[in-house]
Amino acid sequence: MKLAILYHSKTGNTKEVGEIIAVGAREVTDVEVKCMSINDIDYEYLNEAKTVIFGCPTYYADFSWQMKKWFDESWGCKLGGKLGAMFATEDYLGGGADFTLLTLAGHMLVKGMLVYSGGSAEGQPYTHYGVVCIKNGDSEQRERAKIFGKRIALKTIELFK
Ligand SMILES: Cc1cc2nc3c(=O)[nH]c(=O)nc-3n(C[C@H](O)[C@H](O)[C@H](O)COP(=O)(O)O)c2cc1C
Repeated sequence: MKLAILYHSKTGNTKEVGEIIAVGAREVTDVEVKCMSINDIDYEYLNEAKTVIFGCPTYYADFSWQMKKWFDESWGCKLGGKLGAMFATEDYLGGGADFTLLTLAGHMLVKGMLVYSGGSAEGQPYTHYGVVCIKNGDSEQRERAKIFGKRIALKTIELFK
């Protein structure tokens, strides 16, 4: 079962966090994972994926314009009915990453995705709207990102197998 991670990253933090999420997701048997920049997407893989996890940096307490542009232009991409989850990076605590996650969620809902974060339902560590890392994350944030990847992969199996 295919899981895609799609990120926008200019200076590498969000890419790195996406790759950590991928490590966690790959721990789940029967889940194949591809982590891709929005500038280099394997669209065949993306269309076949059951799950897409989106990630981007926080720009002025919102999601990056590059990610917005991708959503605005992604008409040919089949996102409806797929499971979706989000992650974001920011430079400092309170920099607006929660808003980045919620804006991402809004766009995913418009595309008809089933948006899931694990929230507090999966216990500790809590991932209320998704994963947030300050830059590329300290060890605790990176561990949370890995666990998040595994949880989303397990949910993929639960929903689609
Ligand atoms: C135009 C711009 C606006 C930014 N605005 C914020 C912000 O509002 N809050 C914040 O915490 N970080 C802000 N940042 C920092 C980035 O969110 C942060 O460095 C992020 O991890 C960069 O991701 P990347 O390395 O994947 O490109 C901004 C960076 C840029 C370039």
